Amino acid sequence: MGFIKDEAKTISIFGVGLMGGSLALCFKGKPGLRVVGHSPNPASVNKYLERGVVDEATTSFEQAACDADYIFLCVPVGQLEPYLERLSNLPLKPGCIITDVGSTKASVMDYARKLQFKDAYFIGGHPMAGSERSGVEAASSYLYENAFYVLTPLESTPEEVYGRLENLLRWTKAHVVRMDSGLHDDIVGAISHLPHIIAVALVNQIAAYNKDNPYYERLAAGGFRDITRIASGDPVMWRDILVHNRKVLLDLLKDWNRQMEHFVQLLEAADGPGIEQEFIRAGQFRGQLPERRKGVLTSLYDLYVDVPDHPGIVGSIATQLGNEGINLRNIQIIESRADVPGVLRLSFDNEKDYEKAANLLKEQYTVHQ
Ligand SMILES: NC(=O)c1ccc[n+]([C@@H]2O[C@H](COP(=O)([O-])OP(=O)(O)OC[C@H]3O[C@@H](n4cnc5c(N)ncnc54)[C@H](O)[C@@H]3O)[C@@H](O)[C@H]2O)c1
Ligand SMILES: O=C(O)C(=O)C[C@]1(C(=O)O)C=C[C@@H](O)C=C1
Repeated sequence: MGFIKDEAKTISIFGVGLMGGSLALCFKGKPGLRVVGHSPNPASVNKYLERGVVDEATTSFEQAACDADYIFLCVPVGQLEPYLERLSNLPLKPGCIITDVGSTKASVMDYARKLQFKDAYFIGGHPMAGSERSGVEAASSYLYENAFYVLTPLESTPEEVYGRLENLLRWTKAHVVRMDSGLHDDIVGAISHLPHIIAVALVNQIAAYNKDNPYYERLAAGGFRDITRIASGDPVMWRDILVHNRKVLLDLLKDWNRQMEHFVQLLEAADGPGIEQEFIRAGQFRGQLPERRKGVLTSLYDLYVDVPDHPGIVGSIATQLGNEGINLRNIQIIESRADVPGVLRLSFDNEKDYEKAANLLKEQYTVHQ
């Protein structure tokens, strides 16, 4: 065992939640890698071990840090600076690469630039995969597959060091993209942070109406659920993200207000063609987005099936798929009310199973792909 420990490269993951746990699952059991999980909380350390996501786990910051060849900081964005500060005062292994998975990049890069690491290197990271779920319970070895994984090296990062991290990340099956941290925050602010603000504001607006009339909640169907799923994200994580990207978000919200003002004008003028144009433009852009990109937990290969509301239907579909050797990852009843056909969401791990299931179920049901 001592031999393996000496030869293996140690990856220490600080914060083994959705993102950290998923990284751990990608690296664990791979040749020459040993995965260590860190949490200040002994109960969390036990959980990481019980769930088998790491090889070892510890509450000792120093031990996890000083043993590591690679350090992944997978804690909320607000914790990154204190963690980096602490690391900068430790005798890390020479050549150690420190990276993070935080959803904002400019502030952490500015901070890292000012720190004096002794023969250790910081490279910012942000995998563009995730979900509204959190905790190690939600971790999956598939999370990053085919997702984009942004790296934001410092100007001073040697190419060999960048290449080593890029190489390690091949275990995630993500596509690594190199980007300037400011550009990252502009783009991710627009396609991730702004939508989360909009979803939360929308849910809270409707929740206020619902206090006086619970039919708002009862009638909320697919449209409301689709646009608001992300409003269930972890409040602390999102607090930190929004605060760290506030400058970008303030500009984006000004643009958003202009968009809303435009709709006010269209409605005041009862401008039907104008409204139609907005939907046409939006549909065109949305239509060109990559479909079913694997790696995002909630949109693996998902099929939607309209089913009659009668007992045993879920079991019967699962059996049908099983008989054909189709591997079903998850099955969820989205809508099911008396006398109304229900909708089942079936999730698959790969395109082959997804296509096979679609062809099979189309013979009997209405299937939406
Ligand atoms: N959830 C996503 O979709 C997503 C996607 C990409 C990047 N990220 C980023 O990944 C990071 C982790 O997010 P996650 O979704 O894995 O969250 P998570 O809640 O699942 O995991 C966070 C981990 O950090 C630990 N932690 C929480 N607060 C802490 C604190 N104050 N001090 C030390 N440890 C603390 C938790 O115990 C947990 O192990 C965040 O920086 C987030 O911005 C999240
Ligand atoms: O799919 C979701 O629920 C997410 O919130 C994932 C998502 C996103 O907005 O796309 C959220 C935060 C990240 O930093 C990266 C990905």
